[in-house]
Amino acid sequence: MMESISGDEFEISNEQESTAQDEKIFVAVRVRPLNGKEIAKGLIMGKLHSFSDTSDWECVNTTTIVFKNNPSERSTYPSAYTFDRVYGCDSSTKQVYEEGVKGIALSVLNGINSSIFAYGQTSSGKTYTMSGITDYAIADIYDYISRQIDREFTLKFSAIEIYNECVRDLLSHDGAQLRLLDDPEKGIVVEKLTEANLRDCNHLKELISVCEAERQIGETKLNEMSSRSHQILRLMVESSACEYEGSDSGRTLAASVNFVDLAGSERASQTLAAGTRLKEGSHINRSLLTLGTVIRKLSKGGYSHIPYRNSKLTRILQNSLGGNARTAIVCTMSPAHSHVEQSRNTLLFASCAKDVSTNAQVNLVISDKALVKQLQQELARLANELKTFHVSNDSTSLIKQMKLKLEKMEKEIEELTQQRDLAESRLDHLIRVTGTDPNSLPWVDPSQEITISPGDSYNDQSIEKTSRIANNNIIKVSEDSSNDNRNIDGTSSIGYNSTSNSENSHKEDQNIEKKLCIGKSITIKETRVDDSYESLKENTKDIQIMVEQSPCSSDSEISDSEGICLTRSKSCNEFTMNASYEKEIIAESTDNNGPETGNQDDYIQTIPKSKSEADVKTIDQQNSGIPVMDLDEKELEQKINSSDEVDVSDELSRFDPELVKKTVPKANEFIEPEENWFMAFEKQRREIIKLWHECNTPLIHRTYFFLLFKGDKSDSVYMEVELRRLSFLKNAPSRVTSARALNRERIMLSKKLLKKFSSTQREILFRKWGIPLDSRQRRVQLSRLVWTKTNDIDHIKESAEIVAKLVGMVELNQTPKELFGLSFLPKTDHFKTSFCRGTISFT
Ligand SMILES: Nc1ncnc2c1ncn2[C@@H]1O[C@H](COP(=O)(O)OP(=O)(O)OP(=O)(O)O)[C@@H](O)[C@H]1O
Repeated sequence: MMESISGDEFEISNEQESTAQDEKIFVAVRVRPLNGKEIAKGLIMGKLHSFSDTSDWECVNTTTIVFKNNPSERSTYPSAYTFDRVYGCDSSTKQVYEEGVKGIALSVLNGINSSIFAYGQTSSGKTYTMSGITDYAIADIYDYISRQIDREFTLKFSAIEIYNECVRDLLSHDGAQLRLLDDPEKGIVVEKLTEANLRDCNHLKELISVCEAERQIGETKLNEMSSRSHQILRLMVESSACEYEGSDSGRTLAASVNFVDLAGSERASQTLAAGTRLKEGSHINRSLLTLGTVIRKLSKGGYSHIPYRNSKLTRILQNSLGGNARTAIVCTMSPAHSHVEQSRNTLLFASCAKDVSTNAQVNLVISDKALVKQLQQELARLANELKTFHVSNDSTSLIKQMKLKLEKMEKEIEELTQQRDLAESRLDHLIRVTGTDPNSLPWVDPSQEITISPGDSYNDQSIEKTSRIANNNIIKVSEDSSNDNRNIDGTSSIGYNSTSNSENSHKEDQNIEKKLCIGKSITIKETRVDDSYESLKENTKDIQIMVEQSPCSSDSEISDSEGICLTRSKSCNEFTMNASYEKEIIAESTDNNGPETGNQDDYIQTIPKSKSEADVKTIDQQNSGIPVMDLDEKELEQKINSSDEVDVSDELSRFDPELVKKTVPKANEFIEPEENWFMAFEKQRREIIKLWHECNTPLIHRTYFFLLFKGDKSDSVYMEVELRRLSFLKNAPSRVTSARALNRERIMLSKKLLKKFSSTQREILFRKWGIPLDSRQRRVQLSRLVWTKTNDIDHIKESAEIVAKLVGMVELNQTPKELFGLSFLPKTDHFKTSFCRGTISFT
């Protein structure tokens, strides 16, 4: 729970936070007084009509504004509009700030991002209102900070303007256009933006004056000092508890508050803008139109596409509008009759904004939580891999293979842990901000939660838990006899005998016999004193691989004379029997297809006989971290196709209820095998994972696919595409090799070609062709000429001859096109231009 920050004058309570989840954007409307011109106009009109005609709007109470004139228009437009607050002509900016905006602006002190906007037509009072609000907020923030003795604050300030769709740093004088970047953590960030470290309140005010001076301002008919750009001032506040005795050990709060003064919408007919002003006006209107569309779509809710990317403004404000920030919008308007249409538009915008809730935050939480879960699963998978090496028959390469694999996994785990931690911290923050109850979120399945602590990713209990099942996939190694336990049959053994972090009750099941069948079976028992990753690594260094042969005849074994032979130890059997397991599945290692079938992704799972809650719970705990789909295919198929009373949905439900809905038929419904998407999906999923390993697919790419791995049938096309892509990639190395050979051949030919000619000949030629005289570049260019003609080795020689002919016959009066019979364009600009213009001649 966030700590409450309270001061004498204000208090940001937990109550405010807890309502954040369903909080709407705070929308206020402020009507400015008629200005001199409008009054004058009114007076002129007043002679004809009445003075009051110039003021069309009236704030009837603190929340409602009504249109009071022109009955004929009432029929098509609403006459009354209600908002969180409305402020009439006589209200002060202080009032606007105090009654609503203040609470949101000062959220920043509680570590909650916030944004305050001013929106309205040109000359309606946006800058007037925003500058006042900014001043009051800054004063309050510094006042609050000065009274905190137990927290240290660091404040930073940055400022940008968006002028004609270009982002500029208002604290930098170079006027350079800045780029917007998508940061997975921070959202949209402005590249190379100055962030000034603030000394005190006066320093901040100084910088704000600099921004005012830097901002694009121009004169229009409606406003002598019209802002021609959108301005965003950002104040970043970071605080942590001071470290002194008895202090709350320094929780850091960091957030920022944006003060956004938008440029005003305008009509060229009213502003009489031309030239630069007109161009500015059209950019302003266009970006405000996008802002309006975004607000309208957000107000409708649902999952329709929100066109944030259609303007720089909406991209930058994305988080404030639909993300993780508290937001207040002050819509300013003129009461003058001459601006009635613009005022109506402003009120319509405000009405839409009123309906925009911060539900989007929950969506963010959902996606983040999903990401964390996926990363956890991936972590668990990697942890399993640590103990389930796929072993080739070549025992001498085993250790190398293991070491490499371990190193790779170590890196992957580290990377994943970092990613997960980042996602988790972001999620925590979002949950905190939105006040979302994590348990109420749809993805949360406590039985599948994995508790892998950061920095301890390969040595903790959770990994032990998940790896326990995977231990059935056996490393086929023998070992130095000094290091082992001898089995009764005299074969060497290395046992998994974890004594490090695991509970005593877990020890037994980690004692696993491992067997390798190479022609004949080899029984190896592995005794590992320390189950940690480090020790496993250590062991792999010391173990000397020896393959012993023994008949593969034990009852407890499921073996194959050609493939990998896997068995469970007695202790393991005992464990599973105690857990009332119906069957121990030895995955595909029993398949006759040889070692390939026993790949590392073939996790082994057990299915409980009893469906009592206790048993299911036990299994869930055991299976935590095993990817959701890792049911044994054959067993599942049997169950689905069998006509007995086995309720498959019951078995599946502990994995993924959504999936069960999709894959398991209603009672007595017959499943066509070919319609069994689940089976097909699971097969594809395994295939993809296998190919990922083979193609060394980067982890970041793999993580995108976890969403697909939920098993949604509509994702099948993506699965297929990925499969095809990977299959192609798998063969890519050979293509690359042949392409390289081809290139080498081409370069050699080019070199040879060059040697044939005298230096004078070459120079004439190169000058004519615009080929650089620098030797390296020249070679490249000439090679390129050869390449344009040739696509394979066989054609190179032929092509080289043509080039040679060309080079040798400088008097030849032919265009390159005629010579080569194709329209190649070497990339030298000069050559390209000359060629296109037909000015190259060889005479
Ligand atoms: N509530 C108010 N009370 C008194 N004067 C005001 C009020 N609001 C605005 N004004 C005056 O109206 C004029 C225009 O205001 P301002 O420049 O803030 O408008 P704007 O909406 O920012 O216009 P633009 O979009 O063209 O920049 C200024 O001279 C300002 O002092």
